[in-house]
Amino acid sequence: MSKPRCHSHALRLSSSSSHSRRVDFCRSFGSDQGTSNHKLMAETIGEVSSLLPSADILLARRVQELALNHEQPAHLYISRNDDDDDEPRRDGIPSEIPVIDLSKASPSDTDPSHDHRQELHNLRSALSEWGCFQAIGHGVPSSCLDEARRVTREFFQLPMDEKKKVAKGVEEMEGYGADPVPAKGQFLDWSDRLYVEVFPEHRRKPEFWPENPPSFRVMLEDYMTKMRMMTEQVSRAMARSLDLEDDCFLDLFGKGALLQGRFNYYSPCPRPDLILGLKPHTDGTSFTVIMQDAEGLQVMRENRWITVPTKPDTLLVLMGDQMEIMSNGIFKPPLHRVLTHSHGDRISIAAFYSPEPHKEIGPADGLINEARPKAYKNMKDYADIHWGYYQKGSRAIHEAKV
Ligand SMILES: O=C(O)CCC(=O)C(=O)O
Ligand SMILES: [Fe+2]
Repeated sequence: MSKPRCHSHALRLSSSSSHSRRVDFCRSFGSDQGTSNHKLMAETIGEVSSLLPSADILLARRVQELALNHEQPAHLYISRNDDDDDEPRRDGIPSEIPVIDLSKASPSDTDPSHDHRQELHNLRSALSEWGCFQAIGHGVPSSCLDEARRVTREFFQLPMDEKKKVAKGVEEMEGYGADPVPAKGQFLDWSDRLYVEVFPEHRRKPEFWPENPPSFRVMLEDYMTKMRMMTEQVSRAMARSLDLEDDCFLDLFGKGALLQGRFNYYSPCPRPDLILGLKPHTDGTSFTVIMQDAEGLQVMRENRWITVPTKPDTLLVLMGDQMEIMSNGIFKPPLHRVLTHSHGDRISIAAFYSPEPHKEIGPADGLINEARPKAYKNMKDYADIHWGYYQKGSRAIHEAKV
């Protein structure tokens, strides 16, 4: 199988039964939350799992079809525990994802104003404490965001035969469908997606770019061009917030940095208490920009899941593992997941921004000193390593540590 590069990789955990999967799942993310109803259900499922359809069979069908036919979700979709939720709210722990005005944080002056310095300080704190922020002042016009939401929704509302014109093969990454079959015993996501490479242009595969709705390709080009401008703006602001040269990260990402689009569709789900739209994971990217049309995305902060609010002109910027490496551990990619809802569907668009394939990356020189020695190796193609671990259900970042 050709290895996909630099997309988001959900962490799914393999083991012999659903119950032990669940226990591993808790341990792996530092949670000691227990099991209850789910345990009973999962044990029952574990006992009969040899009789149940395997992941490759399940993945041959779209979740949207199951939902429209009101079918009961199969065992492998069950990944959530009803007491898998937030820890109780504790005083002094912030619960709102920081908002950063990129027009203020963006390097433009030679004589930085007080507002500019303050916003850079806020950016640095946001990325070291949360690993993400809600971006405003990003320069992407509302009309572009509205059009992207509208056309994406139109695509997913097309008849299945029409969507299947851009269908992927089971083991391929690009196209319409589900991610390739995960390792044995791993959970499946209650979502369908269209995944396409957009920049650099020579990587595009037009066979996966929908011709219907007729405005899809124009929207894709326009939206991702705006995303490219925004990722450069964010990269420069991040560098300046760390007192590095403005282009430091852009140079590390390389001229052939990748921008890939993932258009997610989360169908209504009969058991939101047991099933996730996307299981907890960190992205294998440098960073990811996410737009959503309804709530559902949550990021973990201090062992609590915090819901990302839906604000029409706000985009979530989320660090990926490769930014942890390049920032020498200052920026921390957050664990995130997507909930399902019993009523109503949800659309999101993730723009994955990653270093040029085969380019060596490592901590920026300016971030290595006596107080903070080099904590990550220089390495190439981290995304492939990330993918290998993802398929088996664990994080890869330890592979990068010195
Ligand atoms: O749907 C979302 O909001 C998040 C998507 C995501 O995390 C991903 O595609 O990696
Ligand atoms: Fe993600």
